[in-house]
Amino acid sequence: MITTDRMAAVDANAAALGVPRKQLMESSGNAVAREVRAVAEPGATVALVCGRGNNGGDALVAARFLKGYDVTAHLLGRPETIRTDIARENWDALEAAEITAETVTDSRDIDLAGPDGDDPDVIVDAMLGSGVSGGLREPERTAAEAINATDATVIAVDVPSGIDADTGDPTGGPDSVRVRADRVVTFHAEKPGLAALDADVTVADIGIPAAAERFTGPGDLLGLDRDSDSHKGDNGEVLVVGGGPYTGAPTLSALAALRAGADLVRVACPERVAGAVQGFSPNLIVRALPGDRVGPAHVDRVASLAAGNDVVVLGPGLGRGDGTHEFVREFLTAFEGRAVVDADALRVVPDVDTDADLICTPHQGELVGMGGETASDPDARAELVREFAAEVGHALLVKGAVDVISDGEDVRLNRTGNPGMTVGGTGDVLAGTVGALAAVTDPFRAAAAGAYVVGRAGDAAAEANGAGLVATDLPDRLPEAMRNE
Ligand SMILES: NC(=O)C1=CN([C@@H]2O[C@H](COP(=O)(O)OP(=O)(O)OC[C@H]3O[C@@H](n4cnc5c(N)ncnc54)[C@H](O)[C@@H]3O)[C@@H](O)[C@H]2O)[C@@H](O)CC1
Ligand SMILES: [K+]
Repeated sequence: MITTDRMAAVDANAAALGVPRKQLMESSGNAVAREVRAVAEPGATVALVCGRGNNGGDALVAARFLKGYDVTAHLLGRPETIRTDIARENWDALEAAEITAETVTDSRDIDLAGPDGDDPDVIVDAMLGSGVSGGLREPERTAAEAINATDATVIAVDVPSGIDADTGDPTGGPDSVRVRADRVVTFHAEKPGLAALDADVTVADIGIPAAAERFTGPGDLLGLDRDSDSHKGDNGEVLVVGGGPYTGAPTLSALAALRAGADLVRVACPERVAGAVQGFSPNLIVRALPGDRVGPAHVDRVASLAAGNDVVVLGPGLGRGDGTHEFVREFLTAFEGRAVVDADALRVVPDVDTDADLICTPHQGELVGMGGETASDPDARAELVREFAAEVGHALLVKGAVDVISDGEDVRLNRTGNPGMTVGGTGDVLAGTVGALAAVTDPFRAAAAGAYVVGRAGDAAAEANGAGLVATDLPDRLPEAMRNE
């Protein structure tokens, strides 16, 4: 099963792997033609009803694969208004090949009957697919009624026009007009909304590589951009809790959270290091905790600070010690929000009974310290991480040459990054980045996207600085790394 959003992500990842959408459209059109051949013999009349998006483009490709059939393509709109280059190129190819094609600009002119006035044997509904929003407008609406009024076998491309692929509901409300298809050819994977329809569904493999789903890619960044009309706070407020023996770690996490898009980042750290943290950047809001280590005495204060933030990043530079572990245990026991847990705080997680939504970011040694297992084969490691995430009930991002991300169900691998990133502090950058992303999306996506962009920032830093890469190079490179291209 794949949702519309995830399909768009996988499509973008496929393009980044060298399989662009036009190539997928060719496979989709071929699959539609195969479906036509499955229901009608050569010589049958086939009407392709094409919208001006890529759903229509799929049918324009299908026309070329239907030699021997009496094919007419009906384009709903003028060719100049076709919305994508790849669909337009396929329209041009159809015209150049002299395949019968008509354009319909006025819904009153829709006429699907063949020259003899009979209904076509097959109608391919390629008006709208995953790009539909709201109820069908004209001329699609009248065309849908015309399609439903025939006794042709109706094959829908990807999803019947006017149906939401995620829910199966008509896009314009319960009684709104939509195509009633006999069959659906859907691409790559089954869609959640199709099962409830009264239609035979075929899933066509259109050549999207498995790696486009398995590995993170630019598609994993879709939907994470800031809304253009957002207000301060809408893009996330993050509290970093750390520092004590170390000042750099919480600072790196906080700077990364800011660069990854959080609006406000606060750092709760022992007063001994508060001045040093603040000294790094006037963009940080520092909340000093009495003493030189974070300990059980600070639980209430940190809990009340945490309540005003979307995400807590717990661990950077906390150090280890009985008091620290006790603090983490007590804090997490009462906490019900979302937190990224890193470094010395990790070890406590498996023993804590908490309602919090955690993203744990161990490297492999820390994973073992938590009670998890690791393996050298990436696939075996991925499965072990998935099982351990299910066992602890939290999302895991296990760092390595290939990072493994799992929420106990889904697994994603991340290949960005380079050996130069084994320097100290890159993990703190990752924790802060994931913290910022977890304020705007779910833990699994935040972890996957975070691993991807920090690795990309590291790759850019390595290109500029070679073996001299240091963790402070990374935060400033995050905005560029977060562009989804
Ligand atoms: N990986 C993928 O996602 C692939 C997608 N492909 C095809 O591409 C389709 C999605 O293409 P698009 O994103 O271009 O979207 P559509 O072709 O579904 O819709 C395109 C346009 O229709 C218009 N529209 C939206 N709602 C409308 C309404 N209610 N009434 C009238 N017009 C409306 C909008 O202007 C929108 O831009 C898929 O369904 C599938 O058929 C395939 O070509 C190959 C791979
Ligand atoms: K369709």
